[in-house]
Amino acid sequence: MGSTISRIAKKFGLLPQYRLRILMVGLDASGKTTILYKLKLGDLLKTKPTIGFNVETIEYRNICFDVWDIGGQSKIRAMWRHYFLDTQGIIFVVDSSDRERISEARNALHSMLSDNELANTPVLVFANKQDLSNAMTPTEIADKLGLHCLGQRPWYIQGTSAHSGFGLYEGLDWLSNNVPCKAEEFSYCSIPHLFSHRNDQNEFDLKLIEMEKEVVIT
Ligand SMILES: Nc1nc2c(ncn2[C@@H]2O[C@H](COP(=O)(O)OP(=O)(O)OP(=O)(O)O)[C@@H](O)[C@H]2O)c(=O)[nH]1
Ligand SMILES: [Mg+2]
Repeated sequence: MGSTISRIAKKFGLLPQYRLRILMVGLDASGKTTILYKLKLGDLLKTKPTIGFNVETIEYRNICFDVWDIGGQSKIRAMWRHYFLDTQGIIFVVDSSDRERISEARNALHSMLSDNELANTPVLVFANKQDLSNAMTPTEIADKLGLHCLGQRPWYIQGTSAHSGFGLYEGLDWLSNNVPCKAEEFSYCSIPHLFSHRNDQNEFDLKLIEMEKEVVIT
């Protein structure tokens, strides 16, 4: 039965789809919200400091990334841990031009990663604002953040510019290859949004069974 559904899904160009819960954090003004809406809308938005969070689903390849963008001001950082539960991947955003605050960024990163809830959670660092002439390189930032001390935890640093979009999808590619997907996060998805939620699985299976009656598979 399962393989028949797979064959019908394939015939109709339906892809297996996964959902991932991604937490995006970093110091204030590093560019998190700009990144979120560049990925979501393809546009550059005028942002205000985030007091609280923004959340958007970004569909890329066969994955729905539920991205939680949490404000980075120092008073809000104490709240980050309220979002750790069930987080499958972290995007840590750094302003590559801000040499004065790179050690503050390092402390924020290591303090967050010391939480048991995030043990072994893969970390993608966006070395953002690479379009600025005084930007540090990703290699320099990796050293200054102490990424080489992260042990077995999967990590990767990607140079990005939220303004141009440079590097953002390369980062999502890395996440999609390094965040383990669990069986229950798998569902068939035909038209984006229509069947992408786990609760719609039964409805979608029923539709596939109806299609199975009508279709002769070659
Ligand atoms: N030059 C340049 N500026 C950027 C880039 N990304 C973001 N910015 C600018 O940086 C400023 C802060 O961006 P936000 O996206 O609001 O930063 P944030 O990390 O969400 O900040 P908080 O919500 O306070 O945590 C804005 O003026 C953005 O236009 C980038 O890649 N290059
Ligand atoms: Mg913001």
